[in-house]
Amino acid sequence: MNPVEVRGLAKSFGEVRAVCGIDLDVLPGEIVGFLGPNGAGKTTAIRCLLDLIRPTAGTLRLFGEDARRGGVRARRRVAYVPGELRLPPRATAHELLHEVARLRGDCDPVRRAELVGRLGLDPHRPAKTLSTGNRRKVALIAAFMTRADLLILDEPTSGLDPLLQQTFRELVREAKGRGTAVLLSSHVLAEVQRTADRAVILRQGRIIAEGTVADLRGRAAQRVEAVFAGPPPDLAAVPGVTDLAVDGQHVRARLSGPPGPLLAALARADVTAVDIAEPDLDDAFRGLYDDRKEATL
Ligand SMILES: Nc1ncnc2c1ncn2[C@@H]1O[C@H](COP(=O)(O)OP(=O)(O)OP(=O)(O)O)[C@@H](O)[C@H]1O
Repeated sequence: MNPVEVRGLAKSFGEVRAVCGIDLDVLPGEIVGFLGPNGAGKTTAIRCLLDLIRPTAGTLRLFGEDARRGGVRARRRVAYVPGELRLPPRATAHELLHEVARLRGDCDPVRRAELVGRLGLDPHRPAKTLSTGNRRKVALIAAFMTRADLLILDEPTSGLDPLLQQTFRELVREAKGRGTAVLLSSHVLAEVQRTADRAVILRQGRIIAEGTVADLRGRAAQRVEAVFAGPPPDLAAVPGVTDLAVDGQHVRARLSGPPGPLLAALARADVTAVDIAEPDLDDAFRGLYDDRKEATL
């Protein structure tokens, strides 16, 4: 039974088609990055999966159970960190975590204390006095202290400094090591690139690309820079070269597909330096993230 199995999910809010028929699977021990620009429909899909809102169409299953009819049983195996946190203002982090542990019954107090230490949280301050990042820490500790088989994390690192983002990535990898599945929603490509096995890219409610992080990076255009001893050759007609920019003897471009034709063109010219950068997910989806452009993947 897969932790997540979604088929044909659609959700409209009146005229607004937030999610337009998506399929989504998360397997045991798999980290799936759920990516997309603001308003792409990530949170809506997650809220449907957790039965917080009702889908317009589609079937949603958690561990083989219908997310609505069998949802209560299935959700015992899920820990969820929402993107927008509302914590009871007067309760301290310690009290909140204690209450979550009591309600769930699958939390280890030693593990909780370890996480409080690793994330550097002062557990004795009331929630209303905590900064955004510290509130996020409370929610992350509440999720990671459970023995959930599926973590659903919506924009989990917003408000965390780079060091804590690193700790977060370690926690996700450790969870995966224990066989926990993770659905990690984010609009930060670098975060997904560093943690996820697979990424699903949503735009305007539709999946526009999905695959392993390595696959998706492989499809990206590489950034190329070259410096010539004299006037640069015209590279505009070289197959695979786009976004050409010439500044004196310095040329910048993007390269898709095999590098042979460009390397041949460079070798014929008086080139003094060449740099071809390994593409990252950011390169892969630069175009896709721009709602004004047509998707090309
Ligand atoms: N309750 C609602 N009523 C009306 N429209 C909504 C509601 N919730 C979401 N939407 C709309 O649905 C679309 C998808 O929003 P959603 O919050 O799911 O996107 P998202 O990918 O999670 O974005 P973000 O990264 O900004 O959180 C947006 O156009 C949003 O305005």
